[in-house]
Amino acid sequence: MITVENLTKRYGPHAAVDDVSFRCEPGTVTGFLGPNGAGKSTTMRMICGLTPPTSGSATVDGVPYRRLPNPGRRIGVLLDASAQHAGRTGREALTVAAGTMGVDPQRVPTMLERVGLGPAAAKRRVRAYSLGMRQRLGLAHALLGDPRILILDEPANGLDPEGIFWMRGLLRDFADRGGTVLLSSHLLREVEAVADRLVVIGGGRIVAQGGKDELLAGAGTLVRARDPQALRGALAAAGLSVTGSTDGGLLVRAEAGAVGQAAADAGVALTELRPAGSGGLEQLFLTLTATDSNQEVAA
Ligand SMILES: Nc1ncnc2c1ncn2[C@@H]1O[C@H](COP(=O)(O)OP(=O)(O)OP(=O)(O)O)[C@@H](O)[C@H]1O
Repeated sequence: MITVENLTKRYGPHAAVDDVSFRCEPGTVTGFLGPNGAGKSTTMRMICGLTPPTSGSATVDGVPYRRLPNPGRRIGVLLDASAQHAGRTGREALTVAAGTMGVDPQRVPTMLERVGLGPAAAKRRVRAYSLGMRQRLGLAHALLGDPRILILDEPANGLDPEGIFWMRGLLRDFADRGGTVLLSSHLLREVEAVADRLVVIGGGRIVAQGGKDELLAGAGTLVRARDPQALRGALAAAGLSVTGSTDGGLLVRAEAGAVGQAAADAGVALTELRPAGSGGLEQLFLTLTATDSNQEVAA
């Protein structure tokens, strides 16, 4: 279990992370979503004891990361795949890590195979690895101590579509066996495909969190009319707020019934009316982040 309570990080007057609280439970994948600069990496670095918080706390199974006796056996961390020793081979890098963690070095080849780095790749120096290979090695490192918790910052960066598919399967399996996963991404579809829960952050603050299905169901209504201006007028007259737009359709923060009624009252003919959740996480994400920064998207 990861518990984050009222975590705040200020750099001068700027709050990179502002009063953030959430929990990641065993058996679940939590998607940590947000645009560039939202505060995802800073939050993860605070959980892992790499950045001291200005205020608030983060614990792993009830203990601050820095007080865990052998953290690699409890929690696997992949924050920056590029930050690996470039002069070592993949196998050497993992063997050193195994020594530090007190893990049987026999586990090293097994882990390399598990992440798709075969014997030839294992013998190459990390400096010759592609970003995708570094991500795979970073994941092997995170899994090496057989932890029950994983924290991964943008692990799909550099992976090809097959690699992303493979990683999703690995994380799903890890969680289905009772593990806890916190996974950050700005690539919405990636998280939508694997997460059970979502924590959405924008401008350092949490703008939404909850079960993925529940959040998608609450994403509002998508409505389209031949005359979009008349539709906007009808919605405004009914006090319904437009939170986004897509291909001429409007996203409205209200139930479909209320939106249809507003259009009918104003005599506006609709060409489409449906829950926006089926439009996927992307629309939800855009809506939430746009709302957070008070930038209403114009049609
Ligand atoms: N060491 C630092 N000094 C000053 N500002 C920082 C520092 N680290 C992060 N920030 C600022 O904090 C904010 C959050 O950055 P962070 O890297 O946590 O975002 P992110 O959500 O991980 O973004 P990305 O997806 O681009 O990695 C940004 O405005 C960033 O410029």
